Amino acid sequence: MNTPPSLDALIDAASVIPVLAVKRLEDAAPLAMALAAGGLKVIELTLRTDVALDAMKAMQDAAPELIVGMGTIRTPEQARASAEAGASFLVSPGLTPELGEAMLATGLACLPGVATAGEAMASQAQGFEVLKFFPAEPAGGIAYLKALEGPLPDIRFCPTGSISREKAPDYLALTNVVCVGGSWIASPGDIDAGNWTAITANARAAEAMKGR
Ligand SMILES: O=C(O)C(=O)C[C@H](O)[C@H](O)COP(=O)(O)O
Repeated sequence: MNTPPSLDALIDAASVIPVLAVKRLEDAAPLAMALAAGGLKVIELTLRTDVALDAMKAMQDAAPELIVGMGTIRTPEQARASAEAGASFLVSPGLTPELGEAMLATGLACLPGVATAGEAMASQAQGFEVLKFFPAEPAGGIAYLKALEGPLPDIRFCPTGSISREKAPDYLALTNVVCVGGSWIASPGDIDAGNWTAITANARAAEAMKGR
């Protein structure tokens, strides 16, 4: 197992983070290789499917250069199980005090989800430095993130939720955004159909947005 990255190393390696749901374990290895072939380094696998933890291991074995984190973490038990299974970082759609404690206790880099100024302040007070802004587009998108920057200039975000390939560069251009998440790089349809070449092309396009 690779050493998990620090939060700084994680956001340094990430630009667009593909948010993945793997339903069939046999898709995990070719998916990992397709994403790595496009040059992406950081991916988020969601805990939405029964095979998620096994799929994470299969992805790490198939493409050891990838930093594979676990997303859709909702309970302290899921945080602990994901860390024990070898997740390199943890992502949640929202945050409860109990979940925050469990996430911090893993020692892994964590991106807890928030959608409001109050949630962002509570997360920062609990010790989190970079927050997932979720669901980014329905919660107010770019205008909302710009409005948060005045009162909360020290909080950085990874917006995720309905962010298209076309909109991703506009999010990445915001000074309080360090990376964005999106399912468009490897959509459920492309994974189901085994469209690995298309996924590699999408990964390459996503990686090319880095530094914009
Ligand atoms: O599963 C989670 O933990 C979530 O928070 C939801 C995901 O971040 C979005 O589903 C990303 O998918 P798109 O909105 O299609 O880009």
